[in-house]
Amino acid sequence: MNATAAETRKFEAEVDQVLHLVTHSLYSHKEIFLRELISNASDACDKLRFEALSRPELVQDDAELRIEIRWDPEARTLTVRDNGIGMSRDEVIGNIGTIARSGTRRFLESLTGDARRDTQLIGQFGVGFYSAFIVADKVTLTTRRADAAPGEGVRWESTGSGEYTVEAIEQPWRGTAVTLHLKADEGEFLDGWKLRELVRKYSDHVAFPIRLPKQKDGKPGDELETVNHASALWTRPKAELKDEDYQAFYKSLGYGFDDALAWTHNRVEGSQGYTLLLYLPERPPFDALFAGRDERKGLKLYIRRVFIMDASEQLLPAYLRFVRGVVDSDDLPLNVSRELLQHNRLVAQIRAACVKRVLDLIEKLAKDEPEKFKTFHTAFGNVLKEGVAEDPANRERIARLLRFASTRSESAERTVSLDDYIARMAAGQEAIYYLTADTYAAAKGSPQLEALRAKGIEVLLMYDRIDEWMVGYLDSYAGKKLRNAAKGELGSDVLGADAEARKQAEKDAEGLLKKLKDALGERVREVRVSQRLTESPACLAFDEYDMAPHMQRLLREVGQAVPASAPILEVNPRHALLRRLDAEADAARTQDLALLLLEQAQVAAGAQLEDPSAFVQRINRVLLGGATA
Ligand SMILES: Nc1ncnc2c1ncn2[C@@H]1O[C@H](COP(=O)(O)OP(=O)(O)OP(=O)(O)O)[C@@H](O)[C@H]1O
Repeated sequence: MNATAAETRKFEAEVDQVLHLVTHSLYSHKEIFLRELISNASDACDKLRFEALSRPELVQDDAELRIEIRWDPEARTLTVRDNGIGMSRDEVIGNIGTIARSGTRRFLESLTGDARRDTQLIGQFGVGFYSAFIVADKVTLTTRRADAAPGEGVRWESTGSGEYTVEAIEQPWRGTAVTLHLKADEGEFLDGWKLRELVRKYSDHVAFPIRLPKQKDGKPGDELETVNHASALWTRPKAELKDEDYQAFYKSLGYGFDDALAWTHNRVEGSQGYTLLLYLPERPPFDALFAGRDERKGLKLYIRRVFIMDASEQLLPAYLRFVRGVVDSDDLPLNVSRELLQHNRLVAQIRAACVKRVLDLIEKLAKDEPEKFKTFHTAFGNVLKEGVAEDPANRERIARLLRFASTRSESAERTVSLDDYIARMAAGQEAIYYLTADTYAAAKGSPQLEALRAKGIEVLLMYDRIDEWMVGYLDSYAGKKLRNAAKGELGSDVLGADAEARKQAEKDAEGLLKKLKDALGERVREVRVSQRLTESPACLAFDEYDMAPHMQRLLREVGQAVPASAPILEVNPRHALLRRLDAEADAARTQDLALLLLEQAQVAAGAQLEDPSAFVQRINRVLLGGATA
């Protein structure tokens, strides 16, 4: 390349916004710029080491991958340099001048005026290169790709305000140097001790040596020394590592400022050897954790210390997609491809080990650290529930980790485990009863629970969207059946032994049921005497394979075709309304009352009324005391 003149280009509008946000909201965290630049340098070394596996000539002249930090008190500059992969001109423009990541727009849209929240969001988003502008009023980057000739260097420079320049330069060495021209009041970063401290604090675990000149009389000397530990953290013995080390490494994985909630670190020897270092985050990342089953990220695969790729999808099932960390295998081939990972026996073993270790870790939290477990469950309980359906081999273990609201706990908080429930089941109780609904209030107040409540039988109240689907896969737990309180017939544990009296009550109500059925016609599949009700006049009931009405509504809302099926109406003949209906001679009034019974049962069950305005008119007629008002 022989273009010599510097070309001035404009940042994308979004870069401008990000730059502005980063420099303004992160000032209180300004020292992170060094961590971010070192992290980019380390990534660049990782990438080159990987490429050099198949093209060893790339590193032949300079085999030791490393990072150097130099400062110049006179020029007031600080430079972070690596001999990693480097960038071509197009890559510089593409990576530094634009924001390629698709999450950026969503990120920008999700920002609010609240500065604290913004800081956390930006932290999660990963500020990267632009953090240099927190402390610098000008940044110069020079680079050359590992596979390019010395004449193909690139120089990029910007003051961070709308524009940057790029030009071709001669660069004798490969890799990238980022030079910060420090702002007037950022002199503290021109001190060897300060820089050393920051490297140790934030980047000790970086697997490549980070070297700084020894300081002499307040000035950088000629001799360099390595200041970080320079070995992959997960390869170090557990006994040598402190919580701070694990937390610092977690942050270096690029998920922002939050601490990890918990972690598990294991070395496995045997038919194959590997190391796992797996973390549970404190909370979901701002972006697509829940939408993003298909774009999972967060678990890095290394093979013999060489970073290969993010292999979250291959090494973790979707329901554990919140796990972050590192897997380092001794035995996988270095040239492994994504396709190969899908069908590899060793990978399948590692994946099973990841699942086991993560479930062990969550179980340990549940047992020993209730506060942390609560944090975990609040953040990821609903993701974990997917495992009940997706991982039959671990179904029971996963179910044991779930927590629900219950008629016993009298609060919407999800605190009751299936084991808690079983421990206090009444003698003779046949099943674990639960009810699914749209909201806690709808579940708690559901007429379908009345008989169970009257009997003192606890019911788990499930009101998360995923619950109905999840319990569909949880037929039983610890040998006890799970039973939806709104479905099928209730057992003798609820009804008591007096079958004769029940038969008689049904017989006595035959005329009333027929009257109702005639009035409601096709709107109902069946009208029957309810065993569930003690106080309310009516409720809906379902057969084993019917979908709960709130789910039908949700699915319709997202555009799915749900076959319409008429519900079963259950009534309480002892209720005054039913008695009134029984005695009602006027056909129009009978019709109104019957429809209102059905409609109130539908509303209580979270169903959508077919014709809300007709319902309102009906109510008004009845309130005014006549069917023809
Ligand atoms: N020292 C470097 N050597 C080679 N490429 C680099 C270097 N620094 C930055 N880059 C390139 O520029 C891109 C953008 O860097 P930036 O730090 O803004 O984001 P990131 O590293 O991709 O993500 P994040 O920092 O949020 O984890 C990088 O993905 C990389 O391709």
